[in-house]
Amino acid sequence: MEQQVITDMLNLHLERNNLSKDGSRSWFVGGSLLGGRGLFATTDIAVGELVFVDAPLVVGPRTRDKHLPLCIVCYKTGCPLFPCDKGCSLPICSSACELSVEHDAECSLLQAWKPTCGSSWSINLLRALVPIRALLLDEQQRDLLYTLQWHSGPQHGSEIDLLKSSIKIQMNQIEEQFMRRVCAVMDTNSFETAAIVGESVTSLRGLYPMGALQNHCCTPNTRHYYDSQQRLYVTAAIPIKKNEEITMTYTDLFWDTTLRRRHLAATKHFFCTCSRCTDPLENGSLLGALRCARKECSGILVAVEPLDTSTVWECRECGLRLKNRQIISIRSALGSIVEEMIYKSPKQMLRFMKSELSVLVPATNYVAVDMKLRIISCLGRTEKFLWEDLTKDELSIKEKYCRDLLRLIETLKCGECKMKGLISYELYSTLMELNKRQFNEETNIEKSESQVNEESKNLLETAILILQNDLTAPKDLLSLVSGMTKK
Ligand SMILES: C[S@@+](CC[C@H](N)C(=O)[O-])C[C@H]1O[C@@H](n2cnc3c(N)ncnc32)[C@H](O)[C@@H]1O
Repeated sequence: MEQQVITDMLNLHLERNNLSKDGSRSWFVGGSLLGGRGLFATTDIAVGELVFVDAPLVVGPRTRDKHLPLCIVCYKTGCPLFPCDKGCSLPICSSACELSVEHDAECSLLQAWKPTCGSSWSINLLRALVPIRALLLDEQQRDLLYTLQWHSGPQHGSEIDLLKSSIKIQMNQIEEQFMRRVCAVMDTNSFETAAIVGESVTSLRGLYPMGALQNHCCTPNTRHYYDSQQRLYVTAAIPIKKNEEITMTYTDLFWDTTLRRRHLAATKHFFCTCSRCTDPLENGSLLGALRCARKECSGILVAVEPLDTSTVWECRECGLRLKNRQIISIRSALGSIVEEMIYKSPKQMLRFMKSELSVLVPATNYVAVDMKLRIISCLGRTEKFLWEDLTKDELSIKEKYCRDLLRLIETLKCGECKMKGLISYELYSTLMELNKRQFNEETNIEKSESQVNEESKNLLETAILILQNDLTAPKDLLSLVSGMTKK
């Protein structure tokens, strides 16, 4: 019964946003073995097929400092911002934004509360803008919001305390309670969405009612992207069978089990028990594996009972056992070393990878994987490390790391996920650069060219299939796609 009610509400929401598909939808809401309700497939869904499109019920700035400040109308960042002249104390970049219709209602609402920040704009009001915007939802939209899951806890709703401390006229209790509920619903369900502003992308948070019904799996069967109006597109990353649950990931595919489960418990209030989390070898990826503490042993340590947060760890070769608190210390020391490295130049990161990290952890470990990803994204794409600046060795390293990570995606069985599209494109670009240089040197041209071309063609095809509509994809890939479609 409850599932029918929420299905009807979702259909209404999609209709209001012109997103209903004449009754031929490929999802239904059902009870999930994972937790609460979930979305399920009405039919077999092939890889790459669109599962649903959703529009945000409410969208706005994220709350962390690193994502702020921004103009609350056009979402421009890194430009001069001034407080809205009409007295709402939100940051604005131009008169056009200040006078825009979209800003009217929230501006009036805030003016009535009399912000106390004087002649500057207020970071506290900016942080609370999403729950403030939710006050403008109509009854039907509020009903839908109230059906979405939320968790209580002191970490949810601090935006409202900050908002209250920044206004003279206090809001009424019903408004406050509703906004606190919005904060909790956002923390459980919101997506990191994006606005394209000129050449750059601003990260925002959005509440997508359909997306909010998707449960988490550490090897999800979908990937998603957004269009310029922040609509969410969910497509199949691996084949989904009729009646199978449609899942997504709330964490990072390349994190190890300990990290993923800790993050999910802290932010989404559950301990994941999926097959990847249950397997000490994580589908054979060995992302969490550590080197054996015995000097003379070349084995690796893995968790004996990965679902038990106080599990002992055991060396697969010599049987040495370490207590969980010893593992916590090793991981925390590793964390500090890596934290320092991520602010260094790609050259320093590379040196660290080769000389230090390889001694500390096995090559499969999540820390090594994270460093590889950082190095890949710097080489060829950052100042002083553009393609033409790279040495042949650096290009070869980038090629190797891309291949390692594509193999990891295969091992994890993550299918045609976004990460596969991104790394395929990086490998394609690296091979093109290597090939260009080889061509200039005029050695072994014929053989290597034909080999590289076949592989490059496949990599580019994969990247395009996965990323062609994704506004956050590398700009050079999107220009390539738009060039192809114009021809
Ligand atoms: C975005 S909601 C997903 C839909 C939710 N199950 C519902 O009934 O509305 C996220 C919440 O669902 C639950 N959940 C999602 N994935 C889960 C999983 N793999 N295992 C256990 N609980 C999960 C958790 O309570 C989580 O905070």
